[in-house]
Amino acid sequence: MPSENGLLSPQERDAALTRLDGWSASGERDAITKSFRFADFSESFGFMARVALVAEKADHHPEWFNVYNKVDVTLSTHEAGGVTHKDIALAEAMEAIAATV
Ligand SMILES: C[C@H](O)[C@H](O)[C@H]1CNC2=NC(N)=NC(=O)C2=N1
Repeated sequence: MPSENGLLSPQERDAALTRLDGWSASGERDAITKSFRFADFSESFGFMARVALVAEKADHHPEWFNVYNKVDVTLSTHEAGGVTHKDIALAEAMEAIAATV
């Protein structure tokens, strides 16, 4: 049964992760993470700029850390206290954007 706040069960989260290349469950809290690598800073920032537009439209925002060609991303739904379908949807959007960078 889906929980009221939209939290995915660990089983639901792991099933979604099997369809997301390079994503894994955070070892630190109920969140999903991926470290993206690009050719250089310009590609990293282009990726981040495009993701930012999607995130703002969805009112669902990533935690991320960028150095040069690396963008480390952590997704969780703060209001729910863990991973929800919003995080899976944003991860899928990031995959689609990264594929075209
Ligand atoms: C007030 C505003 O809608 C909320 O704080 C939104 C904004 N962006 C958000 N982003 C994420 N990742 N989790 C949230 O719970 C969240 N809540």
